[in-house]
Amino acid sequence: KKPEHFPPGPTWWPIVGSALVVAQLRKKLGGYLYLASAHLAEEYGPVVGLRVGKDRQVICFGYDAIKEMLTKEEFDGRPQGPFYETRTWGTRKGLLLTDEDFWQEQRRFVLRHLREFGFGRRTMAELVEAESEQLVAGFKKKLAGFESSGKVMDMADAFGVNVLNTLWMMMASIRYSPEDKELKKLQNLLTELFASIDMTGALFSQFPLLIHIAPKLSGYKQFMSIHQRVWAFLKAELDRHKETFQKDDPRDLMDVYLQMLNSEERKSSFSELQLLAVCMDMFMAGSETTSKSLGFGFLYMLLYPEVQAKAREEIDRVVGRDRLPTLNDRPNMPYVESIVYESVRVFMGRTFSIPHRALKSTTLQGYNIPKDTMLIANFNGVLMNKQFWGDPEVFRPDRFIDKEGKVVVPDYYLPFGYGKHRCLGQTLARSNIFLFTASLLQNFEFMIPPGEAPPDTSGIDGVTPSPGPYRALVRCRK
Ligand code: HEM
Repeated sequence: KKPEHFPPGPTWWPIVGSALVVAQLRKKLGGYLYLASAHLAEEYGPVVGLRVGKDRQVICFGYDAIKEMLTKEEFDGRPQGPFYETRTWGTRKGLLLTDEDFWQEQRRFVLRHLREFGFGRRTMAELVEAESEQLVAGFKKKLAGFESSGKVMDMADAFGVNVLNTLWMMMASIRYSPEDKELKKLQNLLTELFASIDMTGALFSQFPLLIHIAPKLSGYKQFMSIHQRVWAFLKAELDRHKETFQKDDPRDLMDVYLQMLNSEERKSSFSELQLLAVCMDMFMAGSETTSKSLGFGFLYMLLYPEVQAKAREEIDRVVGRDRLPTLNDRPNMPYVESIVYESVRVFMGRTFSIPHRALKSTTLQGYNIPKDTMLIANFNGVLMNKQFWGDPEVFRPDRFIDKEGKVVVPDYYLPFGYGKHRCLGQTLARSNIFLFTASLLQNFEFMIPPGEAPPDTSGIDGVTPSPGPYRALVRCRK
């Protein structure tokens, strides 16, 4: 039964709730969940109440509702249920989908130590600069013999390996070559996983009975099989780390975590499984988000060559052509910095935040929200809102630059969230996107291959949207 004064929304039918209405809308709107939710917001208002199987869900679409949801402490829980437990050996672990004291203790520890191994200014600059050098070298290798005529390349995931490397270096001091089979395996697993679920969960999380009666159809079998392979990958690395671990000389996050596990100050939230879950969450949260922002950014830059030209003018003026850009150049490169903001906007404007949960019964925008309701922000309502941006479908980095030529980021720019659960990888993500974009534009030109149609911007839905496969004619700059 609908709780009293719950946010408005479609009828709740027995067992399925509003699931069929959402599924039908989604189908009608090309398979995009964020569009189905936008449609519901048009009909019912900026806060929509749903029931999907066992889950009571509230989807926030308006800016005020999203801000209240992300900043009110009563909403700082993360959802519970089989979906959130099976991914980490039957109990909720990790950073992404945990809450209360356990999560706070772990988030604090990881943030503090990542500063030593990558979030601190110097070490992060070294990591990202080394990786952008590799990225440029990789493109040059592929272009060997075709420097001036150029070569048509697949672009949608041209950055995945380098992004994973920056994460894996911080966590386990490992850098892979783009051809490495192990890395490709991990990358494919992450892509497979992200395509098979969405931010509101999966069929088996809303209808847990399906785990037993239809494990394959409900997605449970595939979900488990992907996770088992990710666990095995991480566990193999943890075993290697344990063999070479020296207690006074930590090399990376895995080592400081092992140090903590062996120390007398060890608190109950620390365990070997939790270490594996943290690594898994960093991959899940950090790799696809960053590389897809780059993927969308370069797709749009094929459609807007004038953005490339303007960026190159800035790069040549500030950096020149004799060395690669560095993070120290960033304060002098507002235009490329704005390309970063714009790339993340067009990517996150097609999806949701990570779900929250009401820790106690409370209100949101005046509506009653009972304890344990799941809350989800549809960023499309803000990042693609005409009232805020005027022309949200246009790729226009200038929107972030004021009259004095400085970067200004409005309060309603929220792709990394707000509040206590806000993204802890924002600095790394923005640094990666900045340097990868600047280094590639400094060295290469990207064009729609002659005779091919311009790439489609709608993307492919999943837990986060991917740019569809697209190709570019890449040429070394003269
Ligand atoms: C363009 C890239 C990225 C975007 C758009 C992004 C966005 C977000 C968003 C919207 C949240 C949820 C906030 C909330 O629930 O209130 C989040 C959380 C998180 N992100 Fe990111 N993220 C990105 C990159 C990264 C990277 C590179 C890392 C790791 C190094 C990372 C690690 C995390 C973690 C661990 C959380 C969970 C934080 C918590 O619940 O306390 N993210 N991110």
